[in-house]
Amino acid sequence: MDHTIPPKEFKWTPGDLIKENFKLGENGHVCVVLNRKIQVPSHVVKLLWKNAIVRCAVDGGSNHWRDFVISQGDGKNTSPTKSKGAKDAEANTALIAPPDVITGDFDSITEETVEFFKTTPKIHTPDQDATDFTKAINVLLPVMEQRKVQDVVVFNDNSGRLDQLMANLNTLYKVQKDNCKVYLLSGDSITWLLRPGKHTIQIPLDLVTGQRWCSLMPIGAMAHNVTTTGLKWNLYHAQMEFGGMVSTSNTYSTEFVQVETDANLIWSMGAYDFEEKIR
Ligand SMILES: Cc1ncc(C[n+]2csc(CCOP(=O)(O)OP(=O)(O)O)c2C)c(N)n1
Ligand SMILES: O=c1ccn([C@@H]2O[C@H](COP(=O)(O)O)[C@@H](O)[C@H]2O)c(=O)[nH]1
Repeated sequence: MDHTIPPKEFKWTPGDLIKENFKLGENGHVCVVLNRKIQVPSHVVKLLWKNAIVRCAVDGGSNHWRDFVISQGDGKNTSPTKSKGAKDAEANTALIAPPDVITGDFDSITEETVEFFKTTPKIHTPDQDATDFTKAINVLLPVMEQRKVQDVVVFNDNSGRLDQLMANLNTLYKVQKDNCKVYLLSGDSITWLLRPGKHTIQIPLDLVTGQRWCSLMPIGAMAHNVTTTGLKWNLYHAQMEFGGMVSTSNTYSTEFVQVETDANLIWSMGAYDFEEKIR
């Protein structure tokens, strides 16, 4: 008799984040803004933000959210006594919801931003043994559990500090559990953690035909047994580790990619259409 426990199965539809519903999960998603300039296409940001059930800006992320709101100015407010920036800010504050909460150790939020979001509750998370991002997720988790929300959409960017980038990936590992899926959205990519199990990722067709890049990275520990289908360069019961096999610059052979892994892997894929612009 075969006593092997079948692998956990996970299904992923990144198209929901990029171009289709801009809504995740049965009970919706939460949005988090980190301390980097927002490079995700603005229509994607606005729709994901609008559809979020909770919106959180993390410390300096609130400065970037303020900049984003102002940059979306449509000049609807025509008061002659105010500067264009102030008018746009007012118009967009009405159009784009402010964060529901701002968290952090507050070493980066500016006084101007505090004033701009003066009605938004601020939760101080002073612990210096965890990043503001990890602490923000920990603030959000009880609300997510209560509202049966599993998905967290994070506006970050892969530019900036390498240590913060690594810490952001570490947060994906730290908060992994069945009822929490965290996606990092940057200027041209989406990144999340594949836990041990069998994953089916439905790739938007234009990314398949456009042969956009994707990658599987064994960060932190070796994976002893990784098998994939649907990629151009597949793995078969392969061992992956830093210093050995790391699957970068891969791409798709079909719409459905399957990854079966015995250890955590970071999946990152190109998204959006403006790779040329930021090259
Ligand atoms: C071994 C160890 N190394 C480094 C730190 C320092 N440290 C880790 S997380 C953290 C908070 C970082 O805060 P965050 O707001 O995420 O980033 P910041 O922009 O303030 O650097 C600090 C200070 C520590 N507590 N322990
Ligand atoms: O270069 C960076 C800097 C920061 N982050 C993320 O933003 C939060 C908040 O940062 P603060 O500097 O405290 O405002 C931080 O925890 C990181 O997750 C980043 O990704 N890249």
